[in-house]
Amino acid sequence: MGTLLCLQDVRVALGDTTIGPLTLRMTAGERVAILGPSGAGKSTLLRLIARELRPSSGALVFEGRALVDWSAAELARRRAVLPQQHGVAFGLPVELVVALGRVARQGDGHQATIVREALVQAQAEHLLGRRFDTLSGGEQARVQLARVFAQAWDARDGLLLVDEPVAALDPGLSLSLMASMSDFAAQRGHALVAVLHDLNLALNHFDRLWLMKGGRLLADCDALPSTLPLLEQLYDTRLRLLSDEHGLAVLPLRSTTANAARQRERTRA
Ligand SMILES: Nc1ncnc2c1ncn2[C@@H]1O[C@H](COP(=O)(O)OP(=O)(O)OP(=O)(O)O)[C@@H](O)[C@H]1O
Repeated sequence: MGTLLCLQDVRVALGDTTIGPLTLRMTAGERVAILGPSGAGKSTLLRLIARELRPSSGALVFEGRALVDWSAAELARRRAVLPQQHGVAFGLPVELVVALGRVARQGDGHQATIVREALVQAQAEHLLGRRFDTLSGGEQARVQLARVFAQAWDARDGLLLVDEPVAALDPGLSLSLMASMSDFAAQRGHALVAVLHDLNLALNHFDRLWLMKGGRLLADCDALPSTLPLLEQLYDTRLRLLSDEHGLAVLPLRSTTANAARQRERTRA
């Protein structure tokens, strides 16, 4: 498969914090989960790829062209972004929030159909006609996901960038929406990059993991059970892996730092 995106020695300075250097590559249609503890730099990496942040040094190349050289309209037709916080102001109707995903498409005669189908794909069609600011957190998350679906609806081989897309959802909905996102991307050949805190979703729905810790890349590895030791190192936590015909499940057991502290106390006693 051809290269879709490259990061070459990318660094960004944010106040006193530096994220990077990051050298990464992903292929067309690949699904990558960005994992790491809070403050590790996951959203920053996603925002760099989305071109919401400019790197202090290094280069990003998207579809063989420097990311800085893409016009905003061209980029909007090739990649869609679901940020961690999505402040939509005032009382916009749900259909208008979803239609915001279509602004880069001029002369679009199918907008109403696409908006409705995108809401169906995000399991949010029952919210048509509601005001966005009256929705619950989980309902707002689904409408925002529908906006991303609407934006990428008729594109092919593009890129979806989503930051904690199912964080506000109950376990059943979070699983089915993750599957829906995965199917949507696969049907259109879109690559998917998601910031996640849920290891089970990462291991069951993604091809590859970018593990971020302290602003740096700890590892770039396949999403396989064999990554467990790296995941334990990432979160300083012992993990147990369960596996059956339905997939993999990871259970956090105990912080390794807490273990070490407890052992030191026992030795002193
Ligand atoms: N504009 C900014 N100015 C100063 N520091 C920033 C800025 N944006 C992010 N940071 C810092 O950079 C680090 C990485 O932030 P980032 O949001 O990428 O973390 P994260 O891994 O996504 O965390 P979380 O899982 O908590 O969302 C954090 O320490 C954060 O406080």
